[in-house]
Amino acid sequence: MTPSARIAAAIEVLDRILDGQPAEQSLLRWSRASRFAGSGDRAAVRDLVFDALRRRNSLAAQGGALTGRGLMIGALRAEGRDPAAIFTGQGYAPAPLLDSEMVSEGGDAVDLPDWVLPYWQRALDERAEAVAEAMRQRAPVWLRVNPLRASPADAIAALARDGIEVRTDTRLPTALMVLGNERKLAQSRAYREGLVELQDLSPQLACAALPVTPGLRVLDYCAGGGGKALAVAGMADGAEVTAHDADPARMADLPARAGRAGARITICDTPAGTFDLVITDVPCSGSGTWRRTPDAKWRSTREMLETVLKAQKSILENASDLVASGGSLAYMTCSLLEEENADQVDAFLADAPFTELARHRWSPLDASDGFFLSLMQRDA
Ligand SMILES: C[S@@+](CC[C@H](N)C(=O)[O-])C[C@H]1O[C@@H](n2cnc3c(N)ncnc32)[C@H](O)[C@@H]1O
Repeated sequence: MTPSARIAAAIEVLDRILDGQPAEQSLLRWSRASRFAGSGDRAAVRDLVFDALRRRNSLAAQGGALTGRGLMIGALRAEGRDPAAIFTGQGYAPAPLLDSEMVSEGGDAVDLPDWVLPYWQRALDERAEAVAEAMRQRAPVWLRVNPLRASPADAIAALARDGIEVRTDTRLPTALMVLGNERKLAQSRAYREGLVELQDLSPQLACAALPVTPGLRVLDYCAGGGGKALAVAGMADGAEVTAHDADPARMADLPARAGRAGARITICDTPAGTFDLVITDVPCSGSGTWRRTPDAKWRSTREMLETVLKAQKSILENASDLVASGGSLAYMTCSLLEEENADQVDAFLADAPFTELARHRWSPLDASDGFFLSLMQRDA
């Protein structure tokens, strides 16, 4: 008998014992009905059964049920073996594990999906647990003061008049953290008249790290709702900002947002020619923003990660063709995972005529959302 078949036999015997039959009688009944079992098999099944009975309750706890299957699943786990390798349903092996018989590989303890744990650990190392803990908390609301409409002092005063208290951040005068009355924001004068925009601190820090000067030709290649395009348009009067997205419907609100902000942004379906700065705020796992979108955290899968990795690679390659000689390419994600961040950039730089000027990573431990920026320059 194979090891799996012996375990299947032990399950059958244990189920009878749990139904009230004495152990010896139950083993005898099984061996009489199993003429194919040699003396070695009979001894092995007997050991499995008695070992399981000695540790019945702890194994049942590890196996998830006080049944023959539960005890054998628990026994394998107690030995540090993966029950799925034995419970295959092949030949005489027990039927494959049910979802209810699976246990978390550790993700439950930190409220992360199991699939992400190795990626999370690799990216964050000794900060892995602290960042996972941060992802269990409610995210703060950050505002970006729009310099085209107001100074930070004016924006703070306008917000205060509507009962919204904020605090400033030493790293960026235009970043304000809302301390209370967030629900009043949408109706506040400061928001309705474009003095402030909703934008997390980390992407604000990323945009502030971009080399934006008056007259610069900027392309936001993955513009979506336009958060980065609007931030850049506010950084230097006269920067010529063009917004593009593979799904133009995602930019539907951008003209109204730009109007409110007093920003000039050109929307373009097929960007051509070259730009001084191309921003690729690529689709990603969103793992850096999971405290804002906890539903996305639980929906995420390894397959989804594989899909976005492919998209990121092709976006980076295609967008880089639009960077002028000596111009800049900014690669951004709201992910914490190295596969989407450093690995993508390193793979790109291995072949492309670009040099990396700066690389930044932000997490809730040092800023707000998890965010990544690589700023590269096309070789002249
Ligand atoms: C992270 S979101 C951008 C968020 C946006 N920059 C903002 O600040 O609001 C990524 C965007 O990339 C777009 N996208 C996906 N594939 C693309 C591609 N191949 N080329 C250009 N944009 C793409 C998506 O439609 C999505 O709007």
